[in-house]
Amino acid sequence: MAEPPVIIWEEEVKSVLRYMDLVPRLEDALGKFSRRDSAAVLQPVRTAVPLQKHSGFMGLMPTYMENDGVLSTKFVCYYNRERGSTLPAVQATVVLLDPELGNVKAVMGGEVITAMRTAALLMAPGAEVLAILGTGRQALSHFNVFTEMFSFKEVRVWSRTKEEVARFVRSAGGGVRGCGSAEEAVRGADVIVTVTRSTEPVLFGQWVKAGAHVAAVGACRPDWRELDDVLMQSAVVYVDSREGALSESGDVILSGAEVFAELGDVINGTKPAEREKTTVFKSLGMGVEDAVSAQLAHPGGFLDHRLKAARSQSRTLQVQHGAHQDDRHRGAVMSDLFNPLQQEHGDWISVHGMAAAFLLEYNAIKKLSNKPGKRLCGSHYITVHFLLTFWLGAVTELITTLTASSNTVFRPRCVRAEHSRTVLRSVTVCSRGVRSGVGTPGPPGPVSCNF
Ligand SMILES: NC(=O)C1=CN([C@@H]2O[C@H](COP(=O)(O)OP(=O)(O)OC[C@H]3O[C@@H](n4cnc5c(N)ncnc54)[C@H](O)[C@@H]3O)[C@@H](O)[C@H]2O)C=CC1
Ligand SMILES: O=C(O)C1=NCCCC1
Repeated sequence: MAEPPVIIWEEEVKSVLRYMDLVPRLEDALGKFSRRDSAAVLQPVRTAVPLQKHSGFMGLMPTYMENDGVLSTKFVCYYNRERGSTLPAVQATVVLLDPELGNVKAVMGGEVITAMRTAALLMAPGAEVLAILGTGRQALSHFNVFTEMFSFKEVRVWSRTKEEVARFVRSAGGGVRGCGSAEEAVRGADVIVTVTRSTEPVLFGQWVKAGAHVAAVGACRPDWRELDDVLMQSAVVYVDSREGALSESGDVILSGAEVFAELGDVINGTKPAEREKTTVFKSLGMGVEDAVSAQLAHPGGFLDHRLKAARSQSRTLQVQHGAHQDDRHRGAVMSDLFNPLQQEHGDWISVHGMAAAFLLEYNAIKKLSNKPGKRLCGSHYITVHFLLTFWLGAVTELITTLTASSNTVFRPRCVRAEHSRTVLRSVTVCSRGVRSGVGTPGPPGPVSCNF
């Protein structure tokens, strides 16, 4: 009999998923997808069921990763809300199934997954001015990732109303300039993120600086636009999925622009990142991104320890429910700070670390004991034993773990451990004086960051 499905609430997903775990998996998944190896990733183009009465659609995003034993689907409902509505535009649920039995293993909130996996795909090393068009949920997750990853000299934001812009500037905690027009925001910007619900172009090629990178996240239907023809036809266009873009993206279809490459092609090294040219990454979102995110966060997954911790703290979280979101975010950053190494085979690493420590201790004690008149016994022995075991143990375990998680020939094949760079990242965030709103520390490195 199959186990009943586990429900993982949005708050739990939020406290479990971190960019440092997500980014390498997204990179891997995108690379696999673009190789079109059906045993690696099977992902049909999203099916969209119109919800005409409610100005929306339900997207079904199934994915099967046979080699990895991952079967999932995301249900995502998108609504073009009335101006001033406080209801979310996107509601999502990810379902993980057992590929052999077909039963549902887990049902999890899909909004944090959607926000994180979308924002994680967009990078821009060396850029100085970031412009964001739109001030909703995706705008915030993109702002968080970009500003945690890169040292922008200036961040500008524009949206349809002054109130929305003011709210975003407040929630970003300063360091962001609100703009009165889209043109004002994007003129001279190195990176432009379009995250609106517009169905008409909001970004025009004539405003865009040559060599800029545009991350176009909205306009996910074949007759919707965010970018104009001039931009689409003059830029080098990257997409997440060619089939997806050619059936869903109004910006691609209606402009007749040529798709140069998928992000996965760049990751695989089969297509270059044309850094000197004006580039557009047209993002539509892929089921495989949700699949690897859900696989990470589900019980028994790589982050099971965090899920358990989140569940045991859920009572405390409920008590803190009224606390400001940023406070909880800082808490998440701090706990990551004190847990700087991610290990999947921690026991293996510990055994080797401790063995090395005992070997060193044995030699040290032997040396000390061999000195005339310095035989160790009683409390001296205990002191030396404690000091050596504790410090040597800690140091050697650290070295062993760092070696195990390094991408060098010293990394044992059976170990999957990863560095966290959160210590450094937190320092960077603080020194820039930019505060994050979404409860997720920044990514360790770029997925597609070759732009
Ligand atoms: N590529 C992907 O993987 C994903 C794409 N999306 C897309 O990202 C976009 C933003 O999503 P959310 O941030 O969740 O929505 P949201 O509703 O939270 O924010 C939308 C923003 O767009 C602005 N806006 C709405 N209509 C506009 C118009 N006609 N002109 C200019 N601005 C307008 C709103 O004022 C708001 O600032 C949507 O188009 C959504 O479909 C969302 C999730 C994943
Ligand atoms: O990939 C997703 O998830 C979405 N893409 C387009 C808009 C709705 C959500």
